[in-house]
Amino acid sequence: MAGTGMIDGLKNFLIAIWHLTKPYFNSRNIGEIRVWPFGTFRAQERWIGLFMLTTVVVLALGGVALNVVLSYWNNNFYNALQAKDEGTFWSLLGLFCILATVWITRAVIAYVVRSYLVIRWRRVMTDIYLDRWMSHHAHYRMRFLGQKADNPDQRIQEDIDQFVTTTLTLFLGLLTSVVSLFSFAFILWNLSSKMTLPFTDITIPGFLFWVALIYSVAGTIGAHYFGRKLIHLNFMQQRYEADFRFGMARVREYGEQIALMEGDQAERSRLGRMFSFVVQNFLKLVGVQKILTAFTSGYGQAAVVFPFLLTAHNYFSGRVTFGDLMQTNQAFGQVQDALSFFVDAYSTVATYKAIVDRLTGFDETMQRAAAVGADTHMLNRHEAATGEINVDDATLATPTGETILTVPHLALEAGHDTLIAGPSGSGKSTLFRAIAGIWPYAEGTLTVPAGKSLMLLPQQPYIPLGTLREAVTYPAQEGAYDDAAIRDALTAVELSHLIPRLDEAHPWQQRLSGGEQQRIAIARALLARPDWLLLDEATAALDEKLEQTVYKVIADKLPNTTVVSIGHRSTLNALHDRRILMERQEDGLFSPVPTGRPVSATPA
Ligand SMILES: Nc1ncnc2c1ncn2[C@@H]1O[C@H](COP(=O)(O)OP(=O)(O)OP(=O)(O)O)[C@@H](O)[C@H]1O
Repeated sequence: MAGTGMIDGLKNFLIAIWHLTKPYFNSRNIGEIRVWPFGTFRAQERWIGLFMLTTVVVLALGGVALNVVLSYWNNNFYNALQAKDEGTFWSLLGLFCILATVWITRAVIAYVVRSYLVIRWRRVMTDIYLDRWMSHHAHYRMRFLGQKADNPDQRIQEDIDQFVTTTLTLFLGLLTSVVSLFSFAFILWNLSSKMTLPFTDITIPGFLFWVALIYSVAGTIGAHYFGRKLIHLNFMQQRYEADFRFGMARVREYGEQIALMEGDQAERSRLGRMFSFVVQNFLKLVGVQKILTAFTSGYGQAAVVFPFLLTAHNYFSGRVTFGDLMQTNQAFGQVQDALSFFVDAYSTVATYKAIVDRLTGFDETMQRAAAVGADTHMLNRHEAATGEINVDDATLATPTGETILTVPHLALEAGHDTLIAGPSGSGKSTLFRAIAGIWPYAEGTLTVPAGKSLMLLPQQPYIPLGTLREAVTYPAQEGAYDDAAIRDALTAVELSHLIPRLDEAHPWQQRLSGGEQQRIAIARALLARPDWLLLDEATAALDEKLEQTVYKVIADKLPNTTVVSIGHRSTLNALHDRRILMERQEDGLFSPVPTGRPVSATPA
């Protein structure tokens, strides 16, 4: 049973590796490659990748071949020493210089080709992951889908890099080990024919090979036994490190709020706690690694003397030459190296397994996140020729399934600016998210006017990294608006003092006041000219006078835009034609109820 489980586990692991590897070696993107001295070629990335991989494999196998040649060189060299044959000694040294030059050239070319392959592969994989993360709002929806995709930034930046590098290391290591094993096993087998078992006259065909085989298999089993806990511990180590980093990144981002709340000590102890998980897990890792290191280095040291134990008697009794003795020693080392590939690579394989698991988990979560949009959890969206946005028979819930509000019927009419008011927590923002098509825990129907655009501005606008110009025009591509339009929009929202700084790149989110950030968002709307503009307390940080100015600017500059606002201030009443109130119903749930024309309040 356990054996079947292990085989299944290995099979699933290999399938997971294949799924992660496939996209690069199937990539049809056109790429360029410069092959010195032949020039530059263009081809599909998959062919370039295969060409580079083949080159790296050939060079790795060339390394094994050179090792075999050196093994015979060893034999001759030590025989020449024993025979005090100076002529042969010098010519063998000359040959060594040639072999060494070939070795060095091979090593340098292999390094360069392999590094280029790594970065090309990583680039294609990163592109694919970034695309997936950014499509279907997967980056947003993933937050609803649990723990499997913690720290997506780390998956994309670090895990892909490690996956590519380690896949190559392990693949080439395994390949050269197998080839090396066969080559040197052959040599050991031949050398065995001249020898007897130590201190006896008994001959066993290929006994050196058999001993090397048993020795290495025992080593591999031992390494698995002592190191198997490393896989999980490495996985957890990466997670704790990433959580700790993320915790600090939040402090950096919310430094001001934390300082104002005097929350420094609270943050300090939270970060301390997060780091203590890093330390605790690290110590567990050390505990396991310590035993594994004791085992693998003891095993490696024993391998130094072991072949001499087998061959010394044959040498002293004159059955084999000094060269044979040394060649046996070297060949035994190579076979043992090759067979104990997993002994040496155990912790690498353990880390690799953790990387593959994380990337696979991330992949699955991204797919599920993308699928959320396609299934019935979203409002059932229809386009109609009417000028209204309608929500019918809808229920909006939290990710854990508790109903937030029900909407038997809600009509937002084009050309009539509407204010939605109601108690905090009654689901106003959630209703907006559902209308904007991003809330995945909804049932019911949403009807929107065909071909009309909608823009939603939240209370806390997102200001991207980069220049102020990028912040104002977000998310349009660079050059979408001319300078005059951008200047006009900024002037309209009373931010003309920022015009000279349009091309300065700063962390603007931290520099601009809350009200300035909200006005940047309004300027975006003025540029984008949506048919529907949903303002979710998007002017709450402005004083009432400025708020009125902003609403007037929207009315003047965007006469064809219908504004729907969420807000608590009574002064907003005068700025809208209609009002909808979130009211608690008999069943205890909130529902939006039209209350007709808002009662105008006198602006302060
Ligand atoms: N991601 C989420 N996970 C769990 N519950 C959520 C989530 N988002 C919203 N809720 C819950 O849904 C309810 C409605 O939230 P919503 O933000 O829509 O209220 P609101 O009327 O806009 O409140 P406010 O006026 O305070 O902004 C709240 O009880 C909130 O806790």
